Amino acid sequence: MATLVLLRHGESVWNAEGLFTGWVDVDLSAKGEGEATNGGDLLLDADITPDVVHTSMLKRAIRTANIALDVADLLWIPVRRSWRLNERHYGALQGKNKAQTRAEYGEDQFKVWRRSYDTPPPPIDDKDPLSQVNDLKYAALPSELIPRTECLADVVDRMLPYWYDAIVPDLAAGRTVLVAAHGNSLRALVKHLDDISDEEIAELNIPTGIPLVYELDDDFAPLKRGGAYLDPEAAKKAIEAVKNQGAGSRGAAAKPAGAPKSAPKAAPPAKRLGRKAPKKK
Ligand SMILES: O=C(O)[C@@H](CO)OP(=O)(O)O
Repeated sequence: MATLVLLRHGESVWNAEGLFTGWVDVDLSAKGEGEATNGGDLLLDADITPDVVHTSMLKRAIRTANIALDVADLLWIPVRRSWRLNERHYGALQGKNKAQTRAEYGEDQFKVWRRSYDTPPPPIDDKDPLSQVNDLKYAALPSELIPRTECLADVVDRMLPYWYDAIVPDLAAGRTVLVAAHGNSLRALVKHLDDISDEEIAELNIPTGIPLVYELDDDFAPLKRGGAYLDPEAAKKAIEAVKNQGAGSRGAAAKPAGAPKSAPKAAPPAKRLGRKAPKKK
């Protein structure tokens, strides 16, 4: 038996502003830092002691893990990070307001881009300031591996090698594993663990900052489908809030769904959102 703890990062600044985020490296909001602290408290209260932590390359997940582990006095445990745990790349939607996108393209298109299993949003241009092709974090990755857009099926494909090659060996060694990642990369992992169909996964949402604990059998399959949130009541409410993102007042006047050729341009970020890789000589 092995214990796996999944933790979605606390609320980010762009979650708070209702923007599609994807691979854009935005920080936690003050509320998100509080959620991460609460996540650490929940681990302590449940007497769960991770032996190792795996995070994405994005600071909202890294900082959530650090804050939660600090609360649990476990900052010292080994850490591994991988781009394979990153949030789904949201393509040309990165930086767009969710409610505005829903109003502009209609509920159906919005849902397809946000939650369909195999339809990615339009790709982001490499020259777009919100593209990650020149981000120092991914300088060691061949350019063709850096996504320009992704659907959830793409995330499953790039996440699973990390699950099998890095996380499962830790579980097999008897370690309690904490994975600090993102709404959609964790949806991809939960889809795999719980064997959820391509249709059903559209309805599954993961709340920020509430640890989700899976006890796994010797084949790394869950003893209980869906695992257990450490604060089930709070999780229920927060799941509903994630589901309803983009349904604000600005989303009310939806145009009929069409097949737009490209998504609207993003406003350039106010703050630097990723150190650039030096130009190759
Ligand atoms: O914007 C994003 O990157 C994700 C997670 O915050 O949003 P959504 O829940 O709409 O997939």
